Amino acid sequence: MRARIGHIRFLNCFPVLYGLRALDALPDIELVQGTPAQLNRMLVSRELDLTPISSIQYARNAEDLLLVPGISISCDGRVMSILLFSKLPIAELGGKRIALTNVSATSHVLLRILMERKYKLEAEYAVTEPDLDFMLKEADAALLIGDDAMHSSQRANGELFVYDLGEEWKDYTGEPMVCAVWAVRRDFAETNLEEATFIQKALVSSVQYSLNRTQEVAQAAVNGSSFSAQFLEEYFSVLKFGFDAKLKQGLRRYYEEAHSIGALTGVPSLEFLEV
Ligand SMILES: C=C(O[C@@H]1C=C(C(=O)O)C=C[C@H]1O)C(=O)O
Repeated sequence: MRARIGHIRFLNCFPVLYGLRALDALPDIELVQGTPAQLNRMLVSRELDLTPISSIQYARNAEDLLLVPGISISCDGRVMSILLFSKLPIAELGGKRIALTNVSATSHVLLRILMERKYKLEAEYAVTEPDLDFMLKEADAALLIGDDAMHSSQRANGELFVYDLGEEWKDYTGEPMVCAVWAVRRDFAETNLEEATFIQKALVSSVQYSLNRTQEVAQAAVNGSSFSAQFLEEYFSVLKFGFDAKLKQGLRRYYEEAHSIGALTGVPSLEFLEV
């Protein structure tokens, strides 16, 4: 069977795509591009077999999924693209309205963890289109991720309080944050182990290829984006694309915190595709 593979339509996944193309590592495979929220839904509804998804989505469906080893989208401190834009200092957001981008899942829970556990605040949350001006018409703060967050941060300069949730998480827990994981459906992996293993190796070697030449990759990513090569190179070096023991520990901590605020019914064990 030919795997149906997803791809996040954000700059954070550009290094994966760049490497795949340069190495022709998955010949003849067309990637299904989408936002994290779209890919989250498509993997669970069996429209995809293997795709990057929000890390919280693995926890919610761990009985049907396996993690793909060696690859994630993570940060250890600053992430640059998971940002809370607020009219007030975060410590004054108790009881206020916060708009959440509808393309995300991990960051919704991350923000609630920080609000409830770090700042001891309850707020009112509403999921909306990721448009900063629209969001701030109705709300006191807005959570954006990915390219939307980076575009808005270039504009919001000085007018709003801007919080980087990778930094906030590191400050609260001391841990890195795993924002997205690649997951494969267990039923697909059982019957197509060889293909799943081949894809895993292609993904990992493609990321490695790009990390060995971040300047070149940033230059290529400038095309069609409104960011400078320098900004993108910084972004690609802030993001962590591996999945080592420290990141696994950070992910477990995130799931425990999510469970403690009632965003997960249990803490799943991290089960990986065996390659
Ligand atoms: C760092 C990021 O990682 C991601 C955040 C996700 C989420 O919040 O659900 C999902 C996939 C990744 O795109 C980002 O998008 O800015």
